[in-house]
Parts: sequence; C-alpha cells; structure tokens
Amino acid sequence: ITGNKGWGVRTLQDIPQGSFVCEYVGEIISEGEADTRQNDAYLFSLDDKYCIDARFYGNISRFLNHMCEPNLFACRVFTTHQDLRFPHIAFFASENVKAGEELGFNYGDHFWEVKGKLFSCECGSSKCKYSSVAMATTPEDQQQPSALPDTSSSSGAS
Ligand SMILES: C[S@@+](CC[C@H](N)C(=O)[O-])C[C@H]1O[C@@H](n2cnc3c(N)ncnc32)[C@H](O)[C@@H]1O
Repeated sequence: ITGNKGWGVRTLQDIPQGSFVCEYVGEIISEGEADTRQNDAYLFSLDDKYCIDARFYGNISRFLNHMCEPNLFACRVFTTHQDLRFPHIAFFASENVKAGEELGFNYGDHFWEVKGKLFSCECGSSKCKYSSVAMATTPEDQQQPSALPDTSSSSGAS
C-alpha cells in the first residue's frame, strides 16, 4: 500500500537502466466501448481509437502508479505483427532503480487534466506537477509576476 494512491509496485531487485520490466496487458477495446465502462482507472490509451483496459484482465502493470519523476517509460513495441493500431506497450527502466523503490510511469497531461478535478497526485516528488499545492498554482498565476507593470526602474527616474 502506497499512501493515498492505493496499491502500487515495488521492485525486489536492482533494475539497470534500459531493462525491460513488464508489459501493459489487458483487453484491447475501442474508445467507444471504453466510454461505456464505469471504471476508467485501468485504461491505457493507444491512440484516438483504441485503448487497453486492465480492469478485468491484466497483470502487474495495472498496479503501476503515476510518478511525476518516473523510473519507467512506456514504449510501443511490434513483434509478431506490424499493425500500428495495436502496439504492445512495454515498460523499460529510464534510470537505474534500487531494490525496494516504487516503480511508476508518467500517465501524461491528459490524465491529470481529467482526473485532477477529482484527486491530486500523491507521487511525493519535489517536482510534482499535479499535487494539491501545484494544482492550486494555475499557469495564469505563474504568469502574473511578469504581467505586472515593470516598476523596477521607475524609482531611479530623474
Ligand atoms: C492503473 S491504477 C494504479 C493502481 C492503483 N493504485 C490501484 O490500487 O489499483 C490508476 C489509479 O491509481 C491511482 N493513482 C495512481 N497514481 C497516483 C498518484 N500519483 N497519485 C494519486 N493517485 C494515483 C488513481 O486512483 C488512478 O486512477
């Protein structure tokens, strides 16, 4: 159990950077079918038309949480066919990972644009983009200081 994120995955052994770790396994369904499914927590979008739903059928990959500083990245892999609609999604280590560390990947901006309204990120990274604190600071707020009138040189005017 990992804080407020539900179940997660930790590695029992050191993983060298670049290693294959696991594949996102599940049902390949259309976006239309996905829209009818109540629980969208285990969907991995392949493109506009298809996604993989690991809710009913899956493997350990369904327990990988989002991390703003991820140690895994998802790669589209083609082995037995070259049908671009249906890539295998393989996770590789993006850095050397120590035994005991949690494994996770970046779910992407779209996930948080939708889910950020319901809950915030609990990855705990100092660079977290979607924590409650980070989400309270909108891009507009960040732009504000530069939008303020520049008064820095006015005091020196003669
Ligand atoms: C694919 S599941 C991951 C496994 C999940 N934790 C579980 O217990 O089954 C995705 C869901 O996990 C939770 N989750 C994953 N990463 C999170 C994070 N960084 N912060 C908060 N919740 C997270 C969200 O509820 C999300 O919809």
